[in-house]
Amino acid sequence: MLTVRHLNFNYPSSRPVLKSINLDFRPGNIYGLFGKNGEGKSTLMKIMTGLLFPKTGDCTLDQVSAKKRSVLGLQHIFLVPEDFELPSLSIATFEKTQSPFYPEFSKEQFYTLIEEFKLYPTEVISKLSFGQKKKVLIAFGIATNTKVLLMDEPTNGLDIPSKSQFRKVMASTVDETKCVVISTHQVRDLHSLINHVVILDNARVVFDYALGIVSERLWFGKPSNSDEPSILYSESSFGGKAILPRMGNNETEVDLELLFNGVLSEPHKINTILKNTHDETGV
Ligand SMILES: Nc1ncnc2c1ncn2[C@@H]1O[C@H](COP(=O)(O)OP(=O)(O)OP(=O)(O)O)[C@@H](O)[C@H]1O
Repeated sequence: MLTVRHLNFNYPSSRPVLKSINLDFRPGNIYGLFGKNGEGKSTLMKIMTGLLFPKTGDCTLDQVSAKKRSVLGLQHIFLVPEDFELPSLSIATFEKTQSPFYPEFSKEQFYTLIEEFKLYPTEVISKLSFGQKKKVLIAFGIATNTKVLLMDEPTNGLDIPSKSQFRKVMASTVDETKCVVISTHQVRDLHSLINHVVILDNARVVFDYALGIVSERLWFGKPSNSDEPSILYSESSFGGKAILPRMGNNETEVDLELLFNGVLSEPHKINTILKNTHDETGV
């Protein structure tokens, strides 16, 4: 569906931000896009939506290049950016003026979400708080029903009840025809939603696996003394928790924070274990 091939990018007179990026985003999945500050997550999302142009390589959605910025491509992808400016219009006028661009837009879904987020169609967007504006944009993004929905730090600015509301709403929106890519540092907020992890580091993709493969092949927990030799990564700040090859052990829940730190610290060790499964299963 959404494909990134041989993508290289840098801002004018800056170091390379993205190097040789190859990724495939498939329908029916919610991808978590992770990386330290400044690793290029927002930049990648902007390239996917044609807001920035790669130096070389391309991003295509169902064979339509993002570089073309054609209606044919853009009407099927929506980005909820981290920072945004919204016009000084009422929520209802915003919906009326923006929605015709998206052929699958559901008015009913939009207003149901607006109500769930405790907002009113007559409210003027510029007078809302940052978190409330974000809710308008999230509701609009979901209601576009585009094939690809990109969200950059969607839970930033949301209060605690709204974060769980967001998880609930997202879980019920994704179906087999759509894919969602969420870039976030708030791993705990979105842990239960994500089913595939992509990690960027030093301008490259250093990890790209479905969580199903991760939990099949890796074990997360407190190791016993006899486990010591096989530890792939451990951290005292996680109460001595470690990542080990799963072997015959029971399946454990993937600790995304530990996985992220483990991949940045021991990318080769962790990828080698996962790559073997990948090759064996042909996934
Ligand atoms: N308009 C710009 N001009 C020049 N450099 C930029 C511009 N926008 C971003 N950068 C640089 O590009 C790099 C990647 O930025 P980007 O915002 O994509 O990172 P990020 O992974 O989304 O970061 P964060 O997690 O902090 O949001 C950073 O080094 C940043 O300083």
